[in-house]
Amino acid sequence: MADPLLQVVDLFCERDDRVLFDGLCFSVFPGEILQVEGQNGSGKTTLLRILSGLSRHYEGQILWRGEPVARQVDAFRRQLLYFGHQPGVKAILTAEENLRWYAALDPGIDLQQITPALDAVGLKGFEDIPCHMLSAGQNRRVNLARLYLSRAPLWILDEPFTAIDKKGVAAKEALLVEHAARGGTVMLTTHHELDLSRHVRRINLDELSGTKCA
Ligand SMILES: Nc1ncnc2c1ncn2[C@@H]1O[C@H](COP(=O)(O)OP(=O)(O)OP(=O)(O)O)[C@@H](O)[C@H]1O
Repeated sequence: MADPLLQVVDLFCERDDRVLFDGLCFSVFPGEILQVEGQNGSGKTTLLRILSGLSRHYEGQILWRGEPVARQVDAFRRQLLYFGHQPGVKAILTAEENLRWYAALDPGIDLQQITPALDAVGLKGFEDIPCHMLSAGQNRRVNLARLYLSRAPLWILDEPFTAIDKKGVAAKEALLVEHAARGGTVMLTTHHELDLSRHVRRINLDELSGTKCA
């Protein structure tokens, strides 16, 4: 088996005097889609935010390609696409302007792919409309278009299918499977029943927490 891309070693997190997880250990490998499960409030979002470098409320180690993330923060961020709960788009900008803004942060992105990406998420004809005039699902689709542009190997996606209709979910599931087939890695949470179940490995925070690393 290939070396792990990401390793979580004895992770501990407490919020408001409540331990969310303790001794959390798992690894994620290239080509994997890993679904983080657990009941509401078990800490799925918290975990994904920690792994994305957005929260420091933890103890323990996170390794990226065998080295502590803390020692390679910038390099790690360049390898990561994070998709959080918020729509992640600027309301005043159009769909196309949002993607141009996103592309400006990553010189590896091909600007020629912006129009095809918007087409792929079903926003053909909506490219020039400010996002505050789009629906909730359309705003999520603008954000999801980043998946078609990103060259990052690690995608961390928190509830990526919220407010997306059935057809949109199917297209996005296919995209995740393609990313994994190319050797990319996906970590996601979702309360949706996934059609891509056979491609997914699951970890459950309620079960994993409290088990120390071997
Ligand atoms: N910024 C914060 N400050 C204090 N407590 C927080 C903060 N963010 C989350 N928590 C607490 O941490 C716990 C875990 O929240 P989290 O959002 O990670 O759960 P989750 O598993 O993603 O839940 P859900 O399935 O409902 O989305 C909750 O009890 C929440 O109240």
